[in-house]
Amino acid sequence: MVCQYKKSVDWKDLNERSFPSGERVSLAALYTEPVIIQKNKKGSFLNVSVEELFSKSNLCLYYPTIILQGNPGSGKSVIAQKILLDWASEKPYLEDFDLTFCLRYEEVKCISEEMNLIELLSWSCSLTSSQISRMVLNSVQRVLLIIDGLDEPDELRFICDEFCISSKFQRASPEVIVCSLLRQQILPRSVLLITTRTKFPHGMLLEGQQRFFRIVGFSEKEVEEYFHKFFQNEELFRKVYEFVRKNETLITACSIPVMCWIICMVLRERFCEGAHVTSGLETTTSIYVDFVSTLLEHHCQGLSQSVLTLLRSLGQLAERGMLEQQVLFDEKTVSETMSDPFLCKRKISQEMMFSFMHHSFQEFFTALYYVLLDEEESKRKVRELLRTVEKGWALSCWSDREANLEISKSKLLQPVILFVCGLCKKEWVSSFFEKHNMAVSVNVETQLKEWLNQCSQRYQNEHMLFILHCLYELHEKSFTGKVLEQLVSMDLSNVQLENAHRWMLRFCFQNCVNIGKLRLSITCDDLKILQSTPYRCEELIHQKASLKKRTKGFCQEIIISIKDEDVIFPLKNETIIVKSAAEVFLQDVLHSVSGLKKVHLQIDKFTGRWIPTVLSLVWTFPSLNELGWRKSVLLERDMKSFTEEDLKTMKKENIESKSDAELFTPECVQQDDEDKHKTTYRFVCPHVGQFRCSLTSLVFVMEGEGEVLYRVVSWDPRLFVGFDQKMTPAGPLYNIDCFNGSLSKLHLPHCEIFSEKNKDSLDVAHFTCGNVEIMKPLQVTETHVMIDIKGLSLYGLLKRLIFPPSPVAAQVLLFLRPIIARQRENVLDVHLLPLTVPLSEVKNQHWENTHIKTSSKCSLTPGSEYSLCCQPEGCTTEKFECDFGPNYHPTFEVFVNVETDEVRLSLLDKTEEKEVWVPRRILLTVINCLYLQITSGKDADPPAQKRLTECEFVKKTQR
Ligand SMILES: Nc1ncnc2c1ncn2[C@@H]1O[C@H](COP(=O)(O)OP(=O)(O)OP(=O)(O)O)[C@@H](O)[C@H]1O
Repeated sequence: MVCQYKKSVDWKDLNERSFPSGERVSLAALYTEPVIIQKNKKGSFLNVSVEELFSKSNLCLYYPTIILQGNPGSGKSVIAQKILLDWASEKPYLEDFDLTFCLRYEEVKCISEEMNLIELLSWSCSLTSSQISRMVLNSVQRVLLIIDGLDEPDELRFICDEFCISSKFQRASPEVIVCSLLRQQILPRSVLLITTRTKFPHGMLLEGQQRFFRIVGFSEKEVEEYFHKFFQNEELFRKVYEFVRKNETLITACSIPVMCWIICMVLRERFCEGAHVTSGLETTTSIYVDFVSTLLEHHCQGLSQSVLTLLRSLGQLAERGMLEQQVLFDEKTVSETMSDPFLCKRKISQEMMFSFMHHSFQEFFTALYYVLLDEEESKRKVRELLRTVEKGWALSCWSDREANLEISKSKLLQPVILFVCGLCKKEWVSSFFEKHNMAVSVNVETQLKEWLNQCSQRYQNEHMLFILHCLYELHEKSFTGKVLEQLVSMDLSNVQLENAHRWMLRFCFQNCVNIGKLRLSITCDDLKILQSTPYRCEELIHQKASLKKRTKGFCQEIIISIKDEDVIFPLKNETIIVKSAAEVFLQDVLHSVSGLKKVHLQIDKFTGRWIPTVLSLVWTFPSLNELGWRKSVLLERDMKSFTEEDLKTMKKENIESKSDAELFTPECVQQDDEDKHKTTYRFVCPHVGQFRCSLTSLVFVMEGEGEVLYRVVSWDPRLFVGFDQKMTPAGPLYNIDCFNGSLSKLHLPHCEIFSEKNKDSLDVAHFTCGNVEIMKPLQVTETHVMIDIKGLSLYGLLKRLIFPPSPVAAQVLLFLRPIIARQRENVLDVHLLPLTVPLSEVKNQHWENTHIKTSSKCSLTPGSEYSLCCQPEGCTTEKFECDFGPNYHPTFEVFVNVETDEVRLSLLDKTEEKEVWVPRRILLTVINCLYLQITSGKDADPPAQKRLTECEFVKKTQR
């Protein structure tokens, strides 16, 4: 029986679902082993072969559950089938297994009736239930069970929580059977191999040990091998491969196996016909458009309907499937004309089912359908699409079943947005549309751009990579620049960059003159691709250099910090490997930095080994005038190894030209007893110029030396009586005094987010001796309102209330209250405040609390309701009032059990159900230190004592 089963296993099934019928090449002939990696304990990655997935655990002769994760189209199903085939052809690495089955989860989900495990296995292969029953009943049999495409394990979690079965003969829905297999409640001795798209497979609630692998796709070597197999003719292969190798985008796209196949199909037609090789194969969408166009040209001759009708019906089918999370369609839903070449047939349990060649085509056809509808309908569908995706994002910190459904729907639909973006890039898709007399609705482009603009502000970290990807597909330089320019910071350090990301990032950064702060996690190879990018960003590039040698995994963390034109490049160990990373760094990054002035090499000890590096820096950068390591500039005694000439270059004068306001931090003077937690700021101005206060953002334009004293005072509502228009404070009210000098202009910071409508809504109120003067600003910039100073006293911004409230730039500030003995809960105060309220003010007033640093910026609408959601504690709702002090009361109080080290906080706009401050992890460990002191008092051991003295909060209490 087993022999008969082994003989029945082949590529046929997978072939049929991956290629249009009549295709000349098959998967068997094309199979190329992809790159698979495993993270080792030191955090570096090792390449492993398919065979090595099955190496036994060191400690016992036992296989843990194997989890193979990979992006869509990376070849997970192909590997699953390959393993089944290897077992059937009795490859030694699988000889421990008497039986192997492969359950494809997308097919399992289609079964509506209840069955038992034996029936389910029989359904997936050529054996009958009674044959399987006889084999599996024999308990000495070792079974390898592959579950392919468990992409949304969270779905299963809810099923697992409710049902599970414990016998292989018990009937249940197939999903329940899969859950019970994962939990090893049935077939506990079997070994599981699970393939999944999800990066967080922990949701599968697996039992026992697990080992994680990631399928990366093809490296350049495998792409070449694949092309060789595809274009069997040597001459044709050389021609096509050369063309692809020179085209950076195409060769990068080929690292995803499914794209490799599509590109080969497209190029085969072009090169075989000797036709002009298409330019514009730049974005994923343009490659898909070309592919569909090729199929239409070569496989759809003599259509009985127009191409537009065909594409619309395919699109409608694709869309329905996307919304109902369905990838298999029965014969009734698929009309004859639609089927070939766009859909593939597969027989599932006696029934003929259809699917798109790959899920990505279903996403593409959905997008195509949206842009081919008439204007109104198209607008409505795209609006709904964007809303659904954003709703999923907003719910991402919820964990109930309903939220989970929304989240997975949102994840599934995201790629459709990318394709819609790509279809808006008219230059590249126009010939296809023109040829078939079709047009993309203009509205769609405007709609998408508005959405991307908003989202880039709202989701600066979590969904930024997706937004950048959308910008890449849109491929419009000026729009990309505009969107990114408004970004204050972007944190992509959690993202492990893949090939496709690098080109996308390069395109985005090349078109953005100035990104405020950027955090990235990159390798040496990334540096080459990102090229000119790093010097454009002000803050941090986080580089992980890894050696790809298999035997010697190595990962050294290097931090390069780039601010203005200063580069800080710390190296932890002075090893050869690090030096080679340093060389790569020098070659690839510093060369792209023009006018480099300072370099700090953060090396532990400066020895002669560093001299060549230092000299090469000095020679390469004539503009360099400071070179140092750690915090000190090169010391004379260390310089004796340099020639006079070198020293001269190194000691060049530092000429700095500064046109912007000089930043200063004022002295904070506590006020008298009554108001002792209110601060007066003192600035002693050294010379004529513009000076910006780092705490309040006020800018003083000074005519010469002098002393400026200023503080925040309260707005008195009576002051507004008698105004002909309704006015409201739009910033803190400052009492400003200047002694022994002259202050000629004042720039007050504002928090308005301007639109065409509210552009002129700001005025400045000047209060003196009980009188109010309303002053028209000299100029209003994105951040400040400038006025001429007449006399000193109280100045504050006012806003005319002509329009309904619009969002203002705001901040979320977090403070932990001190904990007292036996208290079982921490109290976290959350303040929602306009961005112009100085943090120093709030800190001073709540001096007894510990400020928890987090990225605090967001935009909030005065008068609107917001829900603060704290995981695991729950949500509360409050109204956001534009409070400009000087008294600041917390908007929310969150009570958290002292045992909890970390919470996840997010802020949701109650009316629009949108996240305005995406979830952040908040660590409560400072307070835990204090808790230790209270419970164990003086008995705390020395390390604990040390931690306690370091704890900022404890210092305050001691004081
Ligand atoms: N190792 C491989 N050798 C040759 N071709 C491959 C290989 N892996 C994938 N392909 C090509 O890519 C296509 C998609 O692969 P596959 O269906 O295995 O991806 P997947 O990771 O399971 O994707 P998804 O998560 O979207 O289901 C295949 O139909 C095949 O054409």
